[in-house]
Amino acid sequence: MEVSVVQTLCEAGVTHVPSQYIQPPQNRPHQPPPPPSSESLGIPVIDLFNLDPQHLDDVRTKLGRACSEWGAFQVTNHGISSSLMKDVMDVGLTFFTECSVIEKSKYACDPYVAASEGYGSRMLVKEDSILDWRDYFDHHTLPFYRRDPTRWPAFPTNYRGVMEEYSNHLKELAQKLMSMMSESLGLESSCIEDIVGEIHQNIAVSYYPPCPQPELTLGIQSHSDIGAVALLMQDDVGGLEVFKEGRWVTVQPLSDAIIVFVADQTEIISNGKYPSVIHRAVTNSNRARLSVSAFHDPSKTRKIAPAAQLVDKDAPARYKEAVYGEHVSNWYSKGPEGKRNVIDSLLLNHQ
Ligand SMILES: O=C(O)CCC(=O)C(=O)O
Ligand SMILES: [Fe+2]
Repeated sequence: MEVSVVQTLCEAGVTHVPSQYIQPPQNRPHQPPPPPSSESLGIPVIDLFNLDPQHLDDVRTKLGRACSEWGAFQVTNHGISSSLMKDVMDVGLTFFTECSVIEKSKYACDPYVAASEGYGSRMLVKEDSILDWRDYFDHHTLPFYRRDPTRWPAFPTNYRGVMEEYSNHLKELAQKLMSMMSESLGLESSCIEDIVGEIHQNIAVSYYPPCPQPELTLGIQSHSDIGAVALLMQDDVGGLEVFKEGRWVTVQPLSDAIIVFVADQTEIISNGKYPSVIHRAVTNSNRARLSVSAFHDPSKTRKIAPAAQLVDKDAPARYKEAVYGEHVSNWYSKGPEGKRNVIDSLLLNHQ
């Protein structure tokens, strides 16, 4: 079976994008880009100094400020080796560019099941949703009982090993970031992770083929990530944007950096102090782009609520407790629509 993917359109040489990919005017990217502002400097870049204890106080302060002001930042000297990062990008690119669509389709995910594992293009289960100009491979990587590398690409031959190694290292980085986020909120270092419970990690390799009409499309529509913390690396093409104070700000590619996104469950746990960041990717007509996102999430049965230590009569809970799996299924059936559909439905109306 050949699945319906963007790469097929691209290889067929379409000069006009099919109507399902055309965004409504209010969602289209800016052409030309917005005028420069202080924000165009981009999201904060935080040197983690390989978590050297000497720098920890300073790092924690910067991280707390980045979480509350942006919900996103890039980290350098994070402990993931540049050779491993390069290997992950290389195996991902090799799979997308050197295997035929028919070969890749052997790994097709189920387009009607939310976040199913494998190769695909349609993110939302909803039939009438506007499609992203993106193909992807979603891997279920952690806990170990979810991980079955035989379901991942067999070519290139080091694909599975590289992805497993990356998964293990990124979980450790996500845990360190969660503990620093907890501390920067004045909580015990284990607080966020204790509420999240056993980390469920998915890794998505996204491939954005060149698009003949980038002014009409999005590589990935505006959304916030729904789990706890997402870690992303992108190649040097650029296209990722975060939404801040009414405008879209480009996340400049920075070699060897990892982008950290505060996701919805951290917004809830922090009782709104660390809002999840709305982001999207724009397309371009010249170069294909590759990114690798690693999502660190609670299990579907986990109940998530604001940390008790952040709630009192002066600062009442701003979100209802909710089972994470319901959040996930609402997201995939209703669509992200900014954040309104899902996370805003959990908001409690305090003055
Ligand atoms: O490709 C990107 O830069 C963004 C990907 C993303 O936001 C996601 O996978 O959730
Ligand atoms: Fe995302």
